[in-house]
Parts: sequence; structure tokens; C-alpha cells
Amino acid sequence: MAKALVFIDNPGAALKKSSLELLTIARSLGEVAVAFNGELHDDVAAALGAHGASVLYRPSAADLDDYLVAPKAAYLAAAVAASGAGTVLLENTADGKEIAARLGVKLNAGVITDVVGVDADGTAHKSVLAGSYTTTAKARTAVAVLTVKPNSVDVESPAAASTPEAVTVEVPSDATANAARITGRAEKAASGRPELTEARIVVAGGRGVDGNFGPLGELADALGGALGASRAATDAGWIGHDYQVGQTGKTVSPQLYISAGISGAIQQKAGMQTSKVIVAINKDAESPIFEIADFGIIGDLFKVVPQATEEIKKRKG
Ligand SMILES: Cc1cc2nc3c(=O)[nH]c(=O)nc-3n(C[C@H](O)[C@H](O)[C@H](O)COP(=O)(O)OP(=O)(O)OC[C@H]3O[C@@H](n4cnc5c(N)ncnc54)[C@H](O)[C@@H]3O)c2cc1C
Repeated sequence: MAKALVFIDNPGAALKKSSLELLTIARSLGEVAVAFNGELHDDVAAALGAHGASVLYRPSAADLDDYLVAPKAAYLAAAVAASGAGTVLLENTADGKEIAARLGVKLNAGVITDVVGVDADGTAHKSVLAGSYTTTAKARTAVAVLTVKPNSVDVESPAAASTPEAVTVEVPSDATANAARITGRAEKAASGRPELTEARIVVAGGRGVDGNFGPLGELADALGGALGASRAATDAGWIGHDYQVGQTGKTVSPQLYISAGISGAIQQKAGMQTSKVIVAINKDAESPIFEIADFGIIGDLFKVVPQATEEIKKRKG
């Protein structure tokens, strides 16, 4: 039976939705193994079993987080060899893509990034050219490495849970020798909102918010969503660059993307066009954002957004 290996870097106290999505894809490809790095809580190990993992690989070294990603790629290559996996699945984050690239070089494996769907035979679907085309690609190498965008598949649990076997993988002794060591870390203040690239709902604002993200923040909170922004808004210093969606910002693919006061330039679309449902609020009926919106509201966001928030709160009770 074909085997798929899912890499989960620092699973934390509870599995992220994006990890569950990778496990769902892995199960459609064959037998599932997980290679993780960092601490593994008992209930997370149980959740991995409940989502079909039959083997859990842990690195022999506990200090991989002290380096940039190179040693993680070396560990993962060893885990691929131990598991005999034909497909490796990682998150489509900057780190995930760098690990994938390094793994591809180490294993002479085909690497496909920005994946939004995987068929049972390993054919990957990816969104390209600012989301205006979908392409299919299949690696012809013995091992395929795929990085998958969050919110690409619905999470499913298998009928029967397994009790995974724990296996320690020896990290090659030279893995850290030439790797860049991290010399400092500063934790970002938590917003209390979901992570932008993981959120099921994103409320994004552009130049039209004119420096005031307050009403959009209230809508995001009423919906349990994340806040996003166009580059015009981040460049103006109204909100941090972390919030930027687009070609030079983050790529999001939520179930619902609410765009307010954003014109819909190609570079903005590049980061959000694969959203399942797009709602646009703009006072200019000719704005290009309406070309890709599923629902459009022509109006002043400072009138529309608070009304929507109030109505949503009322209905939620
Ligand atoms: C190399 C490169 C990379 C780039 N990368 C990115 C990127 O990653 N992300 C990104 O977003 N952009 C990016 N850009 C910039 C992009 O080209 C646009 O300039 C930018 O997206 C415009 O932002 P905006 O839509 O907020 O502003 P504008 O284009 O100025 O649009 C503002 C909109 O708000 C509407 N509006 C104004 N007031 C209101 C109101 N009260 N109520 C409702 N609507 C209102 C207006 O009708 C208008 O449509 C990049 C550009 C380049 C050249």
C-alpha cells in the first residue's frame, strides 16, 4: 500500500486545522505516518491516531528549533527513508516550502507547491498566475513532496482510529554543523483572532478604510474571523505588514473573504482569489473587485460594515 508522510512542526497543545487537512489528504493516498518536531502532548498523539496515523516519527535531536529550517529537512529526509513514503505533505508556509525544496534536493524528489487539491493517484492541483489558472501536476520521481494551502480540503476522520507506533529517527550528525543558528526570538502579542492564513473567514480592508480598521475588526470578531489588509493599507501604516494579503503578502483561501474598501488589483487578487466565497463592499460600482466577487455591495463601508456586524450579533443572540 502506498504511504504518505505528513510533517507537523511543533504540533502544540492541539492539532491545527491545516494539519488535520494534511492528514485527510494523506489518508486518501494510502497508509499514513507523521513526522513531527518538538513536544508531543498525549492528547495530540491520540488525535493523530484518531486521524489515521499509524507511525509517529520523532527526531533524535531536541534542538532543531534552535536553527533555521535546514536541519528539519535533514531529519525529514531520514524519516522518509525510515517510512518508505512515496508522498510527503507539508504546510504551504514559507518554512514549509523551504523545507520542501531542501527535501527535494536531498531525495531527488519532485516538489509541488501551492497545492489546493490532491487526487488519490498523487496528481496535485495548484492555483497559479494570481489564482487565474488552475494547473495539474504529478511528480514522476519515487518520492513526491507537496506543500498544501490551508482550507483546501474538508477535514474528515477515518472510521477506525489507530494507536500509532512511536519511532525515533536519527538526525544526521552533520545536520546542524553548517546550519544557521537562531540567536533571538521575540513573541508577537496575540490578537485573540485566528491566524490569517488558517482562518475560515477573513475580513480585509484597503485604502477605503482611511486609517480606521475598527469597524472591520468588530465584524471579524462577530464572525470569529481574521483581519486582513491590502498593501495600500499596510504601506500607509494603518495596520501591520503581517496582515497584508496578496502577491507580496500572505496567500489566503478561506471559506469566506470579505473585502471592504479594496479595489481588487491583480496583486491583491493573487493572495485571495481562491477564497470559496468572496463578498465585496466598495462604493465604486466599477471597481474591479466586483468582477471576482460572489456577492457585491455598492456602498460606503462605514455604513455597510457596522450594519452587517449588528445583524450578525443579533442573529447569534
Ligand atoms: C510588485 C507589487 C506587489 C504588490 N503586492 C501587493 C499585495 O501583496 N497586496 C496588495 O493588496 N497590493 C499589492 N500591490 C499593490 C496593488 O497594485 C494595489 O496598489 C493595492 O492593492 C491597492 O490597494 P487598495 O485596493 O486598498 O487601494 P485602492 O486601489 O486605492 O482602492 C481603494 C478602494 O476603496 C474604495 N473605497 C474608498 N472609500 C470607500 C468607502 N468609504 N467605502 C467603500 N469603498 C471605499 C474605492 O472605491 C477603491 O476601490 C502590489 C503592487 C506591486 C507593484
